[in-house]
Amino acid sequence: MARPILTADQMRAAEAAAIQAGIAETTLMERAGAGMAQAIRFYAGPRETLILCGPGNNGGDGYVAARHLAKHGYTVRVAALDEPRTEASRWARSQWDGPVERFAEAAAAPIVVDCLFGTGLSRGLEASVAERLSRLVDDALVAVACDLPSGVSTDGGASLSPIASYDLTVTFGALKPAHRLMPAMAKMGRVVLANIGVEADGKWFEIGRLEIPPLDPQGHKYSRGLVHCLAGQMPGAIALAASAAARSGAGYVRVSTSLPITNLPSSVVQTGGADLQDERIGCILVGPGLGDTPQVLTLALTAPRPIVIDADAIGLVGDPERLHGHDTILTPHEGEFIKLFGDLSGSKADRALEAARRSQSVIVYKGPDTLVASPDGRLGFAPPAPAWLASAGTGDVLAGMIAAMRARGLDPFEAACAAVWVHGRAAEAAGPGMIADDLVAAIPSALS
Ligand SMILES: NC(=O)C1=CN([C@@H]2O[C@H](COP(=O)(O)OP(=O)(O)OC[C@H]3O[C@@H](n4cnc5c(N)ncnc54)[C@H](OP(=O)(O)O)[C@@H]3O)[C@@H](O)[C@H]2O)[C@H](O)CC1
Ligand SMILES: [K+]
Repeated sequence: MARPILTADQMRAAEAAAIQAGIAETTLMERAGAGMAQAIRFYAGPRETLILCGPGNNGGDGYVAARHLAKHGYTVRVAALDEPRTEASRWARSQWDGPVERFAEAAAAPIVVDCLFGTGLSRGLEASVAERLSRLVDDALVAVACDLPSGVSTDGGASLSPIASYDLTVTFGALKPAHRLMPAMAKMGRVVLANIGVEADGKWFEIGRLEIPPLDPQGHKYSRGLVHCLAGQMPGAIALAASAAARSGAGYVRVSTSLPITNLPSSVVQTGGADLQDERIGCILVGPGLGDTPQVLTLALTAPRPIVIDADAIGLVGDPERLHGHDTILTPHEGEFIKLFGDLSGSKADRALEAARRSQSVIVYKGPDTLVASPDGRLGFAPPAPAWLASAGTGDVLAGMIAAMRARGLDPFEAACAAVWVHGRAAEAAGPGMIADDLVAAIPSALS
């Protein structure tokens, strides 16, 4: 299931709507603090716990969690950076009947909970605060972040000041972009979403298992989707992509190539010519192993069919406006993205959406934090995928999977999201030591 992702402003608006609908702000805070205490009990076990509270509502959540953990027999110490400044956090502080130490003097503890700043962070932490927090986090057996590690920019995932690595992050109501964007994402450990009764909705979401339409029992190879791959100078890459397309449920995969390719499954048909006007083609794939042959991309763009443009072909597009009026999905990694769109400003989410708008294409902006952006403003954030996915050929496999999903009839954005999700799960199934060929072999188990 896809989970909504809200920016800091959207989260504040959702919170305000809940309050307007009759839920008291202190009730939301009580739920957040109780949810965090529950996650700590579940994931960290009963050990002495130090809760670090800031001046805003993130700190307020900390006082509530302290009360709940103490009620469950934990030895809890609370240390405050500052006096509570919001009404709700003053209320939470008033409900904590234990002592409050000064942050600057607090000694380490086996469990440390960072409730200094959350979505209200407006700048990096003071150096002395960031240093002390990092030391306490590093010294803990289990480090927990309330909503976000303090110092992370909620919307962009950047580190506004140095951030240590946490084991657990408990967030409330909805995920925020930083939970799925680098570098922040790598610092959070396990991310747990606590329900606090706030309605979260919008165009941004974490990509989940998508409803891929079941195969038509009366279908034939063409109605199940024909993927036509255009080979180039290095046929190994298109062989991987074509194999992945075949394994992802395309009814028929064809490769037009001037040289016979030896390592293709027998079910993938090799042809000398490329009749791209064939109306049965569900999706054309161009780019893997293409080399510097712009005429092949030009040929693909003459066909009125959906197209996946990957790898070398991305650099051959030239002007993103050239893609207007075409039904295209582009799959750039960082270098290819910059080559086509230049150095756009803003967060990775902003850049992905701007590229989708400029090219009027779906953009699969690859990396450890892959995003899928649509010109209509939809933005899918990939769930975390194994680090061993970063190896040669895995991008070719993804391109083939996207082409298959598109040929099977999913809309361009949904085809890209479905493939990104299955790609990550196939990598999990293939395990460490995986090479791109193993990833292809693992697709059927990830699809089932
Ligand atoms: N979203 C929800 O439905 C709920 C969220 N909860 C929790 O509330 C926080 C957000 O709380 P908020 O009070 O808006 O913000 P913070 O606690 O993150 O911090 C704001 C205060 O911190 C000051 N600030 C900001 N940056 C710094 C800095 N680098 N150094 C020092 N002080 C800083 C800021 O002051 P300004 O100077 O910027 O004006 C504020 O005083 C959310 O993350 C959740 O944990 C609710 O409890 C439940 C519902
Ligand atoms: K925090």
